[in-house]
Amino acid sequence: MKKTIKIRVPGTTANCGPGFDSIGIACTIYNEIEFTFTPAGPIEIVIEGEGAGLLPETADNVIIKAVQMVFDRIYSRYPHCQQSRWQGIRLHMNNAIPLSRGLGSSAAAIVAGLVAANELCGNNLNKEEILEIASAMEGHPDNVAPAVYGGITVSVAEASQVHCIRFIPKADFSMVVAIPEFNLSTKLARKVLPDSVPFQDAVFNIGRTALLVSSLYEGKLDFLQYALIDKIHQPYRSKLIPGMPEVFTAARKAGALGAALSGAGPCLIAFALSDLNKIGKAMVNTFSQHNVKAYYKVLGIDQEGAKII
Ligand SMILES: Nc1ncnc2c1ncn2[C@@H]1O[C@H](COP(=O)(O)OP(=O)(O)O)[C@@H](O)[C@H]1O
Ligand SMILES: N[C@@H](CCOP(=O)(O)O)C(=O)O
Repeated sequence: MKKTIKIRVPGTTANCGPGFDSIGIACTIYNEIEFTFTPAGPIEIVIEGEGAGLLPETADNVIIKAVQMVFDRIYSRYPHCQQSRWQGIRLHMNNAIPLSRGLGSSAAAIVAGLVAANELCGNNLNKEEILEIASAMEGHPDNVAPAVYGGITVSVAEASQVHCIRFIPKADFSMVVAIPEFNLSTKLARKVLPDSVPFQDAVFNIGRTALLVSSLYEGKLDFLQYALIDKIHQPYRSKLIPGMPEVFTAARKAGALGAALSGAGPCLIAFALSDLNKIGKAMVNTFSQHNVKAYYKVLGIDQEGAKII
């Protein structure tokens, strides 16, 4: 007996400037993963696209770890199910989300494993539980929440709970992502952050985060020019991404509403209504003036989140 489940999961852009560890947007860039579960057998992993030849093809792969998390949660709740535990797992990935660039590849992997295993086990866990496990695995909720729900999410983790509100903005916009051809692990990009920030910087971010959420929600996108500015993580990460402030300026000059670091970087993301290719080219050119090879993609907001296909 075997069971096959295919899932599509979006990449995400987190923080969006001031909303550090809280705000996230699901983007129209996807990994597709086919899971084949058998009661007995080895773990087999085939990877096409991003991460091929780089990601672990063993039980160390975070997708397998996520599957095991769901099995453990369900079997601790229903011990009589233990006998039917699925041992053989084959993954066939087709990945479009680049690794360690700030587009939530790890969140996508975690959420894919959790949602697929939950589907296999009859959807015993609801989306809130999936989000809680995902947030604990990822260490912060801002990428995993939009990967689960789609749209824009505002999330706060408190002990083992995640409080999350998801919405679709009243006005649509596009996101132009400049993707440098170098990796920056989120772990490293968190190491450069300080233990504390000046009170005035905290106040600066609180106001802008509130303005960001309300301007996105209401579709009052002119406010983004003020609302995307951050003082508590981007300035510290700037040294890891040559040309970051200049790329932001180039994006705005080319017509963007505003720009920010995508997640922990190194991707930089501009929010825009028009001039999308002009903005992308300006960002890539400015990166190249700082000896960073980059390309760009124009993305929209994914509204569905992780989805069985
Ligand atoms: N498709 C995938 N399958 C398994 N693990 C993945 C996958 N994508 C990413 N990961 C894991 O996530 C790590 C990258 O995470 P991270 O540094 O947080 O960057 P990102 O901003 O892309 O999430 C990879 O080194 C790998 O361990
Ligand atoms: N809030 C996190 C977001 C990391 O996003 P990623 O896509 O770079 O993994 C942070 O800024 O560290």
